[in-house]
Amino acid sequence: MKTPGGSDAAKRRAGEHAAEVVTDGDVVGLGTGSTAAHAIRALGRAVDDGLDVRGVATSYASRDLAREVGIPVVGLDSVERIDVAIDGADQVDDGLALIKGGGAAHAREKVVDSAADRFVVVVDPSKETPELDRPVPVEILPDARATVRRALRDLGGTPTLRTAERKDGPVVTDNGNLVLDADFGTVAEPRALATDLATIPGVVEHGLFVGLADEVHVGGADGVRVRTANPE
Ligand SMILES: O=C(CO)[C@H](O)[C@H](O)COP(=O)(O)O
Repeated sequence: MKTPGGSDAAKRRAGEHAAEVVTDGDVVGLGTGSTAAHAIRALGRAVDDGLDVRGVATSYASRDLAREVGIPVVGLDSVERIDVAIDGADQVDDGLALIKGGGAAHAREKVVDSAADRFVVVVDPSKETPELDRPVPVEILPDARATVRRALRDLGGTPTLRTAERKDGPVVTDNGNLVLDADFGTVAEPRALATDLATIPGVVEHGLFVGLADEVHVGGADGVRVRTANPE
């Protein structure tokens, strides 16, 4: 469930700005989505110019793009820590809590983004909101569909199975699972909801990223604004 809107120029500014934080020798987490793709392309150009990095992809899509632009890719299963992760988001609130998973890649994204010493989020201004209020993507084991649906309703959510656009039936994630988009209205307490969602049996991962983002690069009409988790 993608966020509508957002200019590609603003996304490109954010992605290219974030790519500049990467330095020689870094292991870089490569996010998924149209904004992260701009960062991956910028890193590819830097690799052409001699930057020595290894990328860890968060999806088939980001792995394929990284290979296409010449970034050496290593498997997520072969790294213990990551220097910098650059990833997009569907919403960013005032406290830098995120909703992710518009591309159904949030399970691997959370592993990569959490393992990074520095997690840089790249967005255009349409993603900024005082409070999170989009449906929260929840990746689930296929056989747990009914029980997880009931548990999400018990938490006050309205779950909808995500369906594919160019295939009949549900979206199947890169991990072979399904996605329920759970609408909780305005999420008053993201951290508490994140904990509740994580404890539902059958939930593989949910798209609330709380306390993970170190900085958010917001691309605009004529530049990039950087928001940090601990402003001075
Ligand atoms: O979480 C994601 C994929 O699972 C994406 O980062 C998120 O959907 C933002 O994508 P875009 O930059 O295309 O708006």
